Amino acid sequence: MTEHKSDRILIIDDDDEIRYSLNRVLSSRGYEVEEASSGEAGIEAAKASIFQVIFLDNRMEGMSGLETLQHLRTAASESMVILMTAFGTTQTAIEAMKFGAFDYIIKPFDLKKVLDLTEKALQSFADLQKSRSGTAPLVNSEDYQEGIVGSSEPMQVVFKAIGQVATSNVTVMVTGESGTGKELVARCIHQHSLRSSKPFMAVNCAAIPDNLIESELFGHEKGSFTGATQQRIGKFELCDGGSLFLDEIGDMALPTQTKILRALQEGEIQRVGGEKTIKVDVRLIAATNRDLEKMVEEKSFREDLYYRLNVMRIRIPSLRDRLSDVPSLVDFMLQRLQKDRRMTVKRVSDEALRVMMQYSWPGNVRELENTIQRCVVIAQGDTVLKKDLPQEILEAVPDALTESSGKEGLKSPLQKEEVREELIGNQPQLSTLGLDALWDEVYQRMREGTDRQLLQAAEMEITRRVLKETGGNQVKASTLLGITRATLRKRIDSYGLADA
Ligand SMILES: Nc1ncnc2c1ncn2[C@@H]1O[C@H](COP(=O)(O)OP(=O)(O)OP(=O)(O)O)[C@@H](O)[C@H]1O
Repeated sequence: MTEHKSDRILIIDDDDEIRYSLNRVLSSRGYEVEEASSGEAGIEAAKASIFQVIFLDNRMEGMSGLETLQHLRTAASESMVILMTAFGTTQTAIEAMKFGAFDYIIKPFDLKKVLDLTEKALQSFADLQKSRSGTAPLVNSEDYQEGIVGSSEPMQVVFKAIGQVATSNVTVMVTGESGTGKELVARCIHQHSLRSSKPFMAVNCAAIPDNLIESELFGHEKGSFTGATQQRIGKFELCDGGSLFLDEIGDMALPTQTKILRALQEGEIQRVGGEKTIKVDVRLIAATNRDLEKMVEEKSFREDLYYRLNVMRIRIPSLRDRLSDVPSLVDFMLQRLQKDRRMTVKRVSDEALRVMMQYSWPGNVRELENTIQRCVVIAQGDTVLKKDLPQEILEAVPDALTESSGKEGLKSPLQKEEVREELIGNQPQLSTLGLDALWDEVYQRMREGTDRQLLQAAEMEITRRVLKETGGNQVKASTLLGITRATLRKRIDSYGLADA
């Protein structure tokens, strides 16, 4: 066992058990460990003596971990702080890195990870001592609503990188397949930067014809080319002090690349047809899903611009490489849709989610977003079922079309309730129509393994009875069924109930 006599570690956590167990593990490796049971006590301890590494709990009574972290950045600016969080939220990851944490670790701990991370932190501490060059900037904490979802490991790496680059001015290259969230990440970098009060603008270089892109970026003087009837201010000028996101930068023609390079190197531009040199201070965030290295080799992308843009690179993983993020993305999208418009769909059935987690999502998060939007329109009741998923997804996932799905959502009492809700809309008035008994009967038969068309048969029967009961009044019938009139009309058409 290696001895670490001179290495001192502080554990700040209000949970006695966590402190105890961490202390045991670390002490057994020869580290000198001290404990503090609150943020305040931790700050005092850190002021009193030097700790190379500080384990800091994020959620504590009184002063929170992030608050404590900010104080520690002045009280113990050299210590490597490892934030301990209950689960990896985007916010915590970004904020922790932004406030200068060394890293963070998600509870429950993997002990090997704790020890590896401690070693890494100690190494960084030693390196930093050798070349001390100032501390991370202090920025006031704000409760950001990131809008970026992902608790998978690859996304945590992305969030950390955002936190690391945000407050500097370096150019960032964001790479990833189409629809992975490159623009979202660029926005997030801007929001967390010191430029956040200034504009963020996005230009999709692939969507603008070559002859117009320069005017879009740098502006033009009146009369500089046919059609230039007015002077125009370009994005670089409009964005002065802020961040400019250049999407699909690989699609930019070589002459424009040269001008971008000048804007980056000299901080100045010229409007098309203009003589005057205009000073601009713009942070560039570029994105591409093309192989820029290959383009540099083929001389279709300037090598000097490539190096200038590629100071920091953030690679966003494809959705198929982080399928564990699908449930939280779906949940996030449903919540957002619910906020945006009145919508009855609240969840996706387990079986539908299982299919979604086996699909390869070639269009990444954008495709998932479109799928959810489409499903909520199609779904009846408050749950998106497997049958509501687009055919191409069902066909692409092995076994998704087999009839095991006949009992979709019927395996536990809770799911039974969901089916009941879907069928009779949780409308108390319906019980007066004797539909409870009908529903029980259907449920029983489905449990016995009769195929899923029964669900539709029951739906048809319920709709037919309600229409009969209301004398064909669609307003009353849809209210009773707890569905919209459009859904009712769809049912009437598909079940041929017009004369019911
Ligand atoms: N992690 C995420 N959490 C929530 N929404 C996301 C996430 N990633 C992407 N999205 C959503 O998916 C859509 C596509 O994202 P975005 O436009 O940022 O992708 P992109 O990589 O820039 O695409 P393209 O390369 O086609 O321009 C957007 O509506 C965005 O809000």
